[in-house]
Amino acid sequence: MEYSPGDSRSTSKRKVIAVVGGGLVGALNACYFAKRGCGVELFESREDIRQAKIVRGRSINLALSHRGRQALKHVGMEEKIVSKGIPMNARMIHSLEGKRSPIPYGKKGQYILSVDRANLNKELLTAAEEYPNTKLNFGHKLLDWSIESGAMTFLRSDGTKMEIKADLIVGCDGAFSAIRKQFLRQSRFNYSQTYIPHGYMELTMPPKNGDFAMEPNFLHIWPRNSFMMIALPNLDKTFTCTLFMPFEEFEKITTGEQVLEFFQTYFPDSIPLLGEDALKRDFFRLPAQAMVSVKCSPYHMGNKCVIMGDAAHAVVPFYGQGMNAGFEDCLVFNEIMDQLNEDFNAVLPEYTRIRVPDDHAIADLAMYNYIEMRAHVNSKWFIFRKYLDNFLHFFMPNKIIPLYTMVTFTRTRYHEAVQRWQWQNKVINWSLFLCGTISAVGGTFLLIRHLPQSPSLLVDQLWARVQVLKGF
Ligand SMILES: Cc1cc2nc3c(=O)[nH]c(=O)nc-3n(C[C@H](O)[C@H](O)[C@H](O)COP(=O)(O)OP(=O)(O)OC[C@H]3O[C@@H](n4cnc5c(N)ncnc54)[C@H](O)[C@@H]3O)c2cc1C
Ligand SMILES: NC(=O)C1=CN([C@@H]2O[C@H](COP(=O)(O)OP(=O)(O)OC[C@H]3O[C@@H](n4cnc5c(N)ncnc54)[C@H](OP(=O)(O)O)[C@@H]3O)[C@@H](O)[C@H]2O)C=CC1
Ligand SMILES: Nc1ccccc1C(=O)C[C@H](N)C(=O)O
Repeated sequence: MEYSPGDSRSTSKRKVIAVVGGGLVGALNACYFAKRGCGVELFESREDIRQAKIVRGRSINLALSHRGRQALKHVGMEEKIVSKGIPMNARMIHSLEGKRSPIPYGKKGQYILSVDRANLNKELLTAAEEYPNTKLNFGHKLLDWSIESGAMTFLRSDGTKMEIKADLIVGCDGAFSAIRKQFLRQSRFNYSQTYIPHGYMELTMPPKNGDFAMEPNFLHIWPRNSFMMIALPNLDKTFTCTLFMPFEEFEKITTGEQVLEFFQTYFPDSIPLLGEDALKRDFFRLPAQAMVSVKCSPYHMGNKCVIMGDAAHAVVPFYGQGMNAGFEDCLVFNEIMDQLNEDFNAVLPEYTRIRVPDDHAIADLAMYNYIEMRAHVNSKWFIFRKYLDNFLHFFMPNKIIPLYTMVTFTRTRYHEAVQRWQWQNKVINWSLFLCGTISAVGGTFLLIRHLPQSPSLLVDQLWARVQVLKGF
């Protein structure tokens, strides 16, 4: 089967777009292309998750923030998704002693949203399907495609193969993208992939007396320096707890008793909330999952193919930005399509030029945020700097903007946010250094001015003052 001008989804004017992958980014992209009137064919290797009893896949819930929301807004999906999200206003830090202290994400009214991954994916697929010019093909796994001809070969769930051509192939087939494999054969394609030595495991915290077991409007963190556990709330009043830890530490835990011992040592306050029996059982339900960071460039091949979402930039999950960046990819591509009159010869290279530095920046920031979440939040200096940054932002909202605010609550380009953060840090650290130096010099000067001639006199004077104070 081949779609070409004359086919029901392709007229001489209408371009046919093949979106490969019906995950979060593929489904949203289908809406974007359909909205501009293109004929859209979406191919997803799995069966339709809207009919599936069990939905497999990574992470039960996700943090949705400004970039993702803006991208959803453009296709009229923001309100629908936000209404089913749970606002998280702050990090809630759980100390080893069980003390809980919040660290706000931004100003009052600024929050990230915990949303259900499966529901989001289903809603986006339904939204895409509502466009008459879109067709969703489930159970179609891309095996191969040809850069020369643009022909794609799919394996269908009934075991048959089929070949398809389109005006543009949009690879949204995730971190292990089959579309990207062809890019690797091209000269001057840069690619790097890093598996971090840490894995993750999800555990469910059930409701307590019919309500959330902990404060719902927070992203809970148990930071233990070299590893951490986090928890995000769900609409059914459960929390999804995720333990991030080096694989070698996971491997040391082999029995239920060891699980309890580990939790008693590091997360004692979570045991009554997770339940001892459930903990001993669920810890071994699935092995710890790997996390990979993929950077590549360019994101396009000629005027035929472009990759977006995790296929172009899988990032480690610690900034809660992977999906948000993938959604912003769709928005940025759409903006460039408008600017360059849908001319793929111009749009694709421009998309690569604009987007690569930003996606590479968020990949690095995501690595950094793991250290911030598991270790820095334990440091008094970090907390002081957080409050100082927020204070300065309050008085100089356009001059000093905290990094987290730029990344999470604005559409400042990721790479510009990093540059600005580095500049702000220099200014703030130098100002603190100068203030410290001036106070030290001033203090010494005052001391010298009031200093008696000999050190023994100073001791006498101090002693006299102590006696006066004692009298009180
Ligand atoms: C633990 C964890 C927590 C996370 N938390 C957050 C968060 O809080 N906020 C956030 O913004 N991001 C988060 N992310 C990142 C987010 O999950 C990804 O960035 C997002 O899923 C990327 O969407 P995607 O559509 O590009 O890829 P995917 O969601 O992986 O979808 C790819 C789709 O392509 C299909 N496919 C694959 N191969 C083929 C093929 N050959 N043929 C046809 N179809 C194919 C797959 O079946 C899948 O449906 C998290 C990630 C992890 C691992
Ligand atoms: N940024 C990150 O850290 C990400 C991590 N992952 C990790 O990847 C794993 C699978 O992800 P998920 O989509 O949820 O589930 P699946 O196992 O269902 O994988 C989906 C697709 O990715 C392919 N795939 C899975 N693992 C690998 C691998 N190691 N190498 C090459 N291809 C692979 C599968 O191909 P086939 O069907 O042919 O086996 C399948 O087409 C999880 O462990 C997850 O943690 C995934 C994406 C992002
Ligand atoms: N969704 C996540 C999944 C895994 C790890 C972190 C997150 C976060 O969202 C972290 C949040 N942005 C934070 O900085 O506190």
